[in-house]
Amino acid sequence: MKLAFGADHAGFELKNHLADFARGLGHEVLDLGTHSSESVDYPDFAEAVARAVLDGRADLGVVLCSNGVGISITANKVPGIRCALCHTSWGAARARQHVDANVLALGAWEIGRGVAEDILRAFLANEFEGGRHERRVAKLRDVERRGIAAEASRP
Ligand SMILES: O=C(CO)[C@H](O)[C@H](O)COP(=O)(O)O
Repeated sequence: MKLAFGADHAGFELKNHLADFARGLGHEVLDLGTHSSESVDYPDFAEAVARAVLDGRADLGVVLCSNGVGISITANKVPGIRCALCHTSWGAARARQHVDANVLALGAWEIGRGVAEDILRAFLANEFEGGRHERRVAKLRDVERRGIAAEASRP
């Protein structure tokens, strides 16, 4: 698979580690930064990864900040993105199986490298199950569409 990675300064080191880990699993990596530990703003990297997923440069995205919260919230502001902030491999598997999550978010200062690898492996190894989850993801998309429409009609 083609994977887009993005992180702020807090997620920089774990992002690099996971990018290498993903390459080792045979995936192609698009590293959208950040490329140093200098302080940066997580929304810039969340949006870059989201755009890469939506325009097909990547199949899935991985984003990291200190707790994964800011970068996951930002990614989820981009219509079409379903970003899952995961702390366990079980949660990551469910995020793919049930929610068809297309971006994984991790809290780089909350989990160690081993747990992060397990979470990423589970995220990549699982697929959307469809069935009853199709209906729910369709409703999720409806909520998104109504939000865009409401925003557009705001004076
Ligand atoms: O986790 C984050 C947002 O959810 C960011 O990594 C965090 O806010 C960055 O903070 P600082 O500029 O103090 O390093």
